Amino acid sequence: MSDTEQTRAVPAQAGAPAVETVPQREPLLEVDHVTLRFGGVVALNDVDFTLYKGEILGLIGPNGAGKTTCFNAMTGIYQPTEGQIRFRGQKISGKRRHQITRMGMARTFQNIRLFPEMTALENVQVGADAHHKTSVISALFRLPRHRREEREGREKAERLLEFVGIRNRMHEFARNLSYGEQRRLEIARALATDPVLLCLDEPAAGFNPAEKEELLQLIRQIRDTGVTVLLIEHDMRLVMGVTDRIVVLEFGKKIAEGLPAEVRDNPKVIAAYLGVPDDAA
Ligand SMILES: Nc1ncnc2c1ncn2[C@@H]1O[C@H](COP(=O)(O)OP(=O)(O)OP(=O)(O)O)[C@@H](O)[C@H]1O
Repeated sequence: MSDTEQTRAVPAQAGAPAVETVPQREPLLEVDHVTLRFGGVVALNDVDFTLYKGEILGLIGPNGAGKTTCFNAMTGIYQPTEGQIRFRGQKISGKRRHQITRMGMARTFQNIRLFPEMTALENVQVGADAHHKTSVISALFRLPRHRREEREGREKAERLLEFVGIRNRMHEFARNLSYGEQRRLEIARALATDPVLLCLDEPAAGFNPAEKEELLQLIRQIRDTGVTVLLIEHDMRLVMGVTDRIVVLEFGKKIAEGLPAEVRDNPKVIAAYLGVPDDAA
């Protein structure tokens, strides 16, 4: 039995086991009372929630709610003014970005950041390179270990391009890919670092409904491979179909957290999205 499960005694019935296994949620990322100020602007105000292993968590909210700031704090770009963030039980604060990547967190960006003059395959190989162990000497002299890692890196990159559905475009320069293909490539590159947590910042921005549906399928497939997913999105309808739980921010504060259906029916959330004052909701 894994450490994410525990047993509890249940009344014995004919033919039924005497104990039942109850899944225990294992915290992966803990946002612990985080406040983040930019001068006079309070971008995050005492935000507190936990992301559990294996789930797809949606972080939503209207424009300027603090989603990206929260994301940047989680990925080590911003330091909280107060509170702290723990990933796999360790504080994020003070860690460099590559250390956080090695701890198992990967992200994509709201504005696509690829190497435009590199092929799709090369873009993904760059991500996989983060895990290579060979030294500079070994790489310079193309020693066997380096060659093996290079071959494995390429095979892995091809598998990931296949997984996100653009293997047939692997030799194209990133700049020649369509917008949707570039978004998929970003995801493949993030997956190349073997993350346990994948953070997606508005991955469906600019997508038409059919592309959005395909993306949701891909996100589900990613979770099914064992990767936990954090999805930032400001289109509430989009996240309803794919997330297990949702955290809602408005003006830097958490205004709701729960199952998609609970969040959807929450008057505070409805008011935030419709722009209705709280007391009128
Ligand atoms: N670097 C910064 N300096 C000053 N203020 C900032 C900075 N980054 C964000 N803010 C402010 O913090 C608040 C939250 O912004 P943030 O970008 O996190 O919101 P968001 O929910 O991601 O919005 P959007 O959906 O429009 O991307 C806003 O008032 C924004 O103007």
